[in-house]
Amino acid sequence: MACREEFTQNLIAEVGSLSSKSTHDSGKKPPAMSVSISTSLKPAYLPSPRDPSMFKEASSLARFGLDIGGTLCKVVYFEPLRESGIESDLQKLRSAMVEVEPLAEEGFVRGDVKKDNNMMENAIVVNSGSLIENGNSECSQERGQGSLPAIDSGFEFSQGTVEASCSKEFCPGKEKHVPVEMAKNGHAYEVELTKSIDDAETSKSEYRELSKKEIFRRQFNKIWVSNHEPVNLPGRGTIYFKCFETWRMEEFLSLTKELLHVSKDRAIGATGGGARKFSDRFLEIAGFHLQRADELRSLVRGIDFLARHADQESFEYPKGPYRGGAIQRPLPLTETSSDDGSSEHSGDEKTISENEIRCKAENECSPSANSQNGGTFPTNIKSHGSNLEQTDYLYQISTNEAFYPYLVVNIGSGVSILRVDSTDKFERVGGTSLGGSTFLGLVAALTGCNSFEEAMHLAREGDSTQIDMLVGDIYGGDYKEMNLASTTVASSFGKLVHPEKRSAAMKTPHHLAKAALLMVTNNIGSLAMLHARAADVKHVMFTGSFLHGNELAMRLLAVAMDFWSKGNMQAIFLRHEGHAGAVGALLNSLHISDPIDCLLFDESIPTHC
Ligand SMILES: Nc1ncnc2c1ncn2[C@@H]1O[C@H](COP(=O)(O)OP(=O)(O)OP(=O)(O)O)[C@@H](O)[C@H]1O
Ligand SMILES: CC(C)(CO)[C@@H](O)C(=O)NCCC(=O)O
Repeated sequence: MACREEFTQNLIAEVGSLSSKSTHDSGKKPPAMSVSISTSLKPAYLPSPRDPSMFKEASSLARFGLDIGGTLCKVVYFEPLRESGIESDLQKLRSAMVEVEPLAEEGFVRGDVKKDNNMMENAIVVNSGSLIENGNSECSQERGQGSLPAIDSGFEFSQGTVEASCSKEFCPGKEKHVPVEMAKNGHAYEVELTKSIDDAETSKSEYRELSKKEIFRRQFNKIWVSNHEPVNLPGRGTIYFKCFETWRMEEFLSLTKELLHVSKDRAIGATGGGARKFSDRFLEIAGFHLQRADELRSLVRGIDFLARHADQESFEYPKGPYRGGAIQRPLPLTETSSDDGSSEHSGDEKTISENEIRCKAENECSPSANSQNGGTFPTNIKSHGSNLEQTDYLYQISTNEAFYPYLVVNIGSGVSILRVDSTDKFERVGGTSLGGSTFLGLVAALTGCNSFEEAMHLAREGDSTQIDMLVGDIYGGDYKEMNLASTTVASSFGKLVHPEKRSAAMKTPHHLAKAALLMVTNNIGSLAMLHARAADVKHVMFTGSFLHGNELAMRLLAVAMDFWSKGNMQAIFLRHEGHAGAVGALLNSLHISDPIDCLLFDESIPTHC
């Protein structure tokens, strides 16, 4: 798995190489990122190893896609595969890194950076946008445990110069200096810094400049928040996935300006509302254009690409004997509940006893149910862990023709619901403002938690029945005539109308978080079901970063779809749940009419690629 350090280095190195290339090549035709396929119907965006000239042209190009949403900015980065005899600048730098590794392992540069991403936290305090020295004029780090290179004065970022200090103890006898030009990108910087440890000729001012780069680079590393595995595209390269909180956009742009010198004739593929909102700021601050694409079109394109080409990208939860098992089922059908025989809950479901209700990968399913739109939705499933590897079922879906039409329910800040008829034909059929940021905003306001991870952590431990008003709270038992079990949620957060229960609840943040999670998820599940019926689809693809590490929500949605469709509908999820839009933006920026087939370009693929 690529760590955040590595991702940033790739990013810096690749754009850095872009920058230097474009400077040297000024006046020449810009290379493949802006090459149109009208001149070549070959897969310029993911070059075939069988076409060395194309690979050469494309290999030094950065390939980024941004999806700038209301809450998160998703970034994807494609790194082409190394080809014999044709090396990208990035790969050359990588090779150089390998050569200097022994030095690094002695604990001075590269090894330190890899071992401790947070090392700067110990040396620098970020204060109102400026970096200042932490403590007096001495580094508090030990060599080999994340020490900064030896320098002898304080940090001063806000003044436009950065200086660092270190005690003699950690400055082994002499200052080490690196020429400024060597800091053009992250890899070059580290390689050359390592190499130049004995270069006593370099001036102090150059050294200061270098330190500034390093500080920017490490700050840049800290803004990423997600943790997604890269996708390997055999024979082509690797896609990396990262994201940061959109409210940090100005910081991102400032750091980008310092670190990524993208020339003005460049554009990076971007989508999401922020691609429009921040368009001018990208140009003003970072100095490059955004090549905008519609967010939902990008989403559909990205889903299609990932589901087809990323190994084990899409998955569903189990059916079979567990059908309905993770759901708190409504009352067992009796004569009273279905006088006219018209109830949906008939047939084999009758035969499933409470004891048979199990969650295969969960230790416990607590009984509770929620009735919405004529259906009872699952509630209060306890999840033990958010790692998808712990899920029961993971398999590859081939998005072939039989898969269409399908519904996309994208749970971002808000929720968009689309009916997709083919790769490039879709319609937004609905949406709701009760989405991922409703959950996060409410939980943050109610509990004081500071991040999505914290909110999820709380929710996993909570019991929503302490917060929600259940049918049993109103009826004193089941509402048999309408087939509503006493454990059905009658009103989310309804118990808080009672002053004492409210004040007790405010001391149980985990119960509040769980209730918020169920409220939002069940509402989305309910809408998804209605739209799936109206659109007459069998497959419902749930995407969006709300589902990141959110097994609880995914299970709720999966079981709800399965149960209420009597097994006729399938809830499907993506491992890179929130990044499909960014992948779509990346593909869009490459001007390829049919990137999916082109990806697989070889002799067996028809000539239109
Ligand atoms: N590290 C995180 N920080 C903040 N929110 C997160 C994080 N991880 C997951 N989330 C969840 O993901 C949601 C945002 O999802 P996503 O990135 O798909 O939407 P968006 O693109 O920002 O929003 P929109 O598409 O509506 O503009 C948040 O509201 C939150 O519920
Ligand atoms: C506004 C968007 C499309 C931005 O991604 C999304 O947040 C959304 O679909 N919100 C829900 C809007 C609605 O109520 O339909």
